[in-house]
Amino acid sequence: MVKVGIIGSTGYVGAELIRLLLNHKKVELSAISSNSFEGQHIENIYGNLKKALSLKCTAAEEVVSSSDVIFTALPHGLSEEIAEKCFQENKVCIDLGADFRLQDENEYSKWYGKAFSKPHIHPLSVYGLPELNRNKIKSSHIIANPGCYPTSIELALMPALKEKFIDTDGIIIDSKSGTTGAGRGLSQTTHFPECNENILPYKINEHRHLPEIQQILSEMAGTCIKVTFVPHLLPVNRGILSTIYCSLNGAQHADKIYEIYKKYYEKESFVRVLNVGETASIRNVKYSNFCDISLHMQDESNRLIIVSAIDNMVKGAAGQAIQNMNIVLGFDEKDGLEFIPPAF
Ligand SMILES: NC(=O)C1=CN([C@@H]2O[C@H](COP(=O)(O)OP(=O)(O)OC[C@H]3O[C@@H](n4cnc5c(N)ncnc54)[C@H](OP(=O)(O)O)[C@@H]3O)[C@@H](O)[C@H]2O)C=CC1
Ligand SMILES: CC(=O)N[C@@H](CCC(=O)OP(=O)(O)O)C(=O)O
Repeated sequence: MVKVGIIGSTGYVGAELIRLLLNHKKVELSAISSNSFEGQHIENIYGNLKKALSLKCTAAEEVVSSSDVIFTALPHGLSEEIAEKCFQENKVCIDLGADFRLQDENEYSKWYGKAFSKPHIHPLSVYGLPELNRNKIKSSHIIANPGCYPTSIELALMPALKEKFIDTDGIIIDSKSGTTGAGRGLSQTTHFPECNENILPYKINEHRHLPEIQQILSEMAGTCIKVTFVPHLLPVNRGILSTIYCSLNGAQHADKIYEIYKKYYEKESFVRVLNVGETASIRNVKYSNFCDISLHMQDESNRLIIVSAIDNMVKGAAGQAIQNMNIVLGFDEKDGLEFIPPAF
C-alpha cells in the first residue's frame, strides 16, 4: 500500500480527498494535518467519517515524514516550502492550491500578491490536467492541480483550439459555481440568506483564474489568447457549469465538429462528449470525476456554444488530484474514482 497524507485536511477539499482516498484500494491514508484542529480526531470535525476513519490531525511535518504522496489543500502561498521538502525527500507533492499553476512569476505576483518563495522548484512542476499533460505528469514530483473553473473551461475548449477551428479572439466564458468553491470559511457572500435564491456574478474581469485560463488556452492554441471570463455564485453546494461562446473560423459542419470532439476524448475515462440535442448539466456529474461537454451550433451562424459541467470538489479538485496520483504511481487512472453520479 502506498502511504498518502493530506495537509489541510479540515477544509472542504481536504474532506473530499479523505472521502475519495478511503475508497481507493491501493493507498492508505497515513496522516492528516490541520492548523487549528491539531490533536483532534477528524471524525469529530466531519461527522460523515464516523466508523469510517479515526485519525488525529497532526502537524504538516508529520504528514510529510509519514507519507509517500502528499496532497496540499491549503490557502494559496503555503505550499511551496512543503513541495520543496517533499522533493528533497523524493516524495510526490500534489498541490490543490494555485502556487504552481502560473509559469510567469510576474503574473503570479500580480494576481496573488507575492513573489514565488521557492522559484528554483517551479521549473520542476507540471500543470496537472491529465488530458493535456499525462506524459509530463508521469515523471513529475510536483503537480499543480488545476483550478476548478479552469478545469471546466480548458477541457471544453481543448479540441477546438488544438484542431484550430475556432477564432481565438472574442471567446466569452460564463461560468457558475456552487458555494463549496469558496471553501469552509465563513463570508457574507456565501451566508445562506445572501446566496440562496440568488445568482451573483462576481470578480468580473478580475478573477484570479483568468491568467491561468489564458495561459493554458494559449498553450493549447499555440498563440496568445485573451478571453472574457465572468464567474457566478450559484445557490447549490457543488458543481460548475461553464457556457462558452466562440466563433468558428470558417464554414464548419456540425457533424464534423461532433466527430472531432468525440474522437478527441474517446479514450479519456472522465470526459463525456454528449450527443446532438443533449445538454451538459451539473446534476449528471455531481459526486463524480466526470466532465460532461455538450456542443451547440446555430444554423446559418458561425457561432459555437460549448457547455461543460464538472463537480468542483471532484474533477475540479480532489478527484483530479487522485487521477494525477494514479498517473504518477502507474495505477489505472480510474482507481478509486469510478463513482457514478446519482440520477437526482
Ligand atoms: N473548494 C473548491 O472547490 C476548490 C478549492 N481549491 C483550492 O484548494 C485549497 C483548499 O481549499 P478549500 O478546502 O476549499 O479551503 P478551506 O478554507 O475549506 O480549507 C483550508 C484548509 O487549509 C488550512 N489552513 C488555513 N490556513 C492555514 C495556515 N495558515 N496554515 C496551515 N493550514 C491552514 C485549514 O486548516 P484549519 O482550518 O484546520 O486550520 C483547512 O484545512 C485552496 O487553495 C483552494 O483554492 C481547488 C479547487 C477547488
Ligand atoms: C465559488 C468560489 O468562491 N469559488 C472560488 C474558486 C474556487 C477555488 O478554490 O479556486 P481554486 O480552484 O483556484 O483553488 C473563487 O471564486 O475564488
